[in-house]
Amino acid sequence: MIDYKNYIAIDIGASSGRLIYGYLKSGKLQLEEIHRFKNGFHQINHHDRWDIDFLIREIFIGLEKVKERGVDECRIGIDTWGIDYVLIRKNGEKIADPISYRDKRTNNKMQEFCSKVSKEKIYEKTGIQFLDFNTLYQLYAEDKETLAKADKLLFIPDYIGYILTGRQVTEVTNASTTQMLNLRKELFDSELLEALHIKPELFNPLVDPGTVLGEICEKWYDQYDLPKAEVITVATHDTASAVSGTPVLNSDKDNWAYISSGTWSLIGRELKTPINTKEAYESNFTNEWGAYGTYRFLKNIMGMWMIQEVQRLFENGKNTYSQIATLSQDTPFYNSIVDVRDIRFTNPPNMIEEVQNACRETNQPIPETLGELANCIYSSLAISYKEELKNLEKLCGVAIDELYIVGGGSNVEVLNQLTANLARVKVYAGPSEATAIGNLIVQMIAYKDIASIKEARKIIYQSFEIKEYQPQV
Ligand SMILES: Nc1ncnc2c1ncn2[C@@H]1O[C@H](COP(=O)(O)OP(=O)(O)O)[C@@H](O)[C@H]1O
Ligand SMILES: C[C@H](O)[C@H](O)[C@@H](O)C(=O)COP(=O)(O)O
Ligand SMILES: [Mg+2]
Repeated sequence: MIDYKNYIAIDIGASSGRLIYGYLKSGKLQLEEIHRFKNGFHQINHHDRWDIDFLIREIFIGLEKVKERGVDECRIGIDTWGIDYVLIRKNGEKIADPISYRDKRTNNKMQEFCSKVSKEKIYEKTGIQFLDFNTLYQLYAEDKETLAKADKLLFIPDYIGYILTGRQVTEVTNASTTQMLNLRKELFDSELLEALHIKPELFNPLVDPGTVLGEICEKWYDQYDLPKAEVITVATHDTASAVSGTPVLNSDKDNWAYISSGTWSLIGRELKTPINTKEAYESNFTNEWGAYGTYRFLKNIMGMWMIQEVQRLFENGKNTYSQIATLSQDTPFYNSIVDVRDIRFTNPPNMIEEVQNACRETNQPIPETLGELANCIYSSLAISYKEELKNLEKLCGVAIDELYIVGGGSNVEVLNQLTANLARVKVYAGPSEATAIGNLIVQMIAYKDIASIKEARKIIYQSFEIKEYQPQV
């Protein structure tokens, strides 16, 4: 009998992965970080690829630590970044390591594909924003020989669930990030598949969050000392989990928005029905699917990726993110501004030079020190947040005065205050691990330890420190 009270969230973002042990105690959600590891892509066989075998090994190492912690039985949910996939042969083995969405292979492919199926038509069908690395364009760019060998395509969290349990599914929140799911038919759109010359059978059946995959395969217990565990799908797109884990007390009100602030800043609202109007298309907002039949009406902003790259390049990465945030305050904000939605920042050879070039091209002061670079990026992020909040209000016909910032970026206090001041909204910052928390609460709702998402968000609000920032003059 598996103990229904122990839950493990496996949350793997673009920059880091973590196993978080969660349980309810005296009405509060308790978290223990059991294992954390770095994530990132590397050039292998001419492409930027994720080391999926490394991630799987880290997951097993983490699960052994769960057992060492004294958790002999538990439930497990997996969430990761979206879009990317693993192709597997008929015998179930992967053909190659997954290629990162930041790889150059999709350069100009979106334009090529959209000459076959217009952007307007794609947006009318899917309601998904145009990012040149969407799965739709990755598959258009995919090596034809590789595709011919493929029996199934598994998105990253589905692939990890398959490795653990042997069961193959396609969870819908992550599938929606592909720009291939038809909003109305709730299936992979046949016309888009035809344009890709891809058979529908390449994909496994669509399932909702809360679908039990099964127990960890016996074979893994021969190699690792693991807890007895059952794996269940959650909102397996990490941003969908982050939104589920957002501590909004009254989600029925329409005055609130969120920013999932991690490697990316995803700014948006939780809707009951999608908005794929001409205006939404022109503003390039997306309708990714959320948990419980909701839609994540949001836009991607480059986010802390830019800070991560500057940190990596500056003085061989010796500065912590906390130190960088402090250094950023040494000079006045808004001295130099770049457009953090510009694709030039998606994966430049050198982010420091890219930011400096963007400032040079616009005759602005050139940021040189780590503090000046961070200042420029934080200032630019705050401006983009303000601008996209205004777009959100216009497209949704609402007035937003509450902004929930969750994820690692919610630790940047100066950015939280800049955002409150510029956007004239009250900012609620935290929890930093909202993605893992959203992962856990969907499991707990599935097993009826929590009655609903509304109750879950109340528990989250009461369980973690949520810092508030009022707009200052
Ligand atoms: N204490 C901190 N001070 C400043 N920034 C922080 C802090 N902790 C995390 N961050 C920021 O959050 C980012 C990581 O957020 P996270 O949600 O963990 O990302 P992901 O899930 O994409 O791996 C880092 O790149 C960093 O910029
Ligand atoms: C590019 C996609 O939008 C990507 O999946 C993004 O939504 C994402 O994964 C954000 O999660 P991070 O934790 O990596 O910021
Ligand atoms: Mg994340």
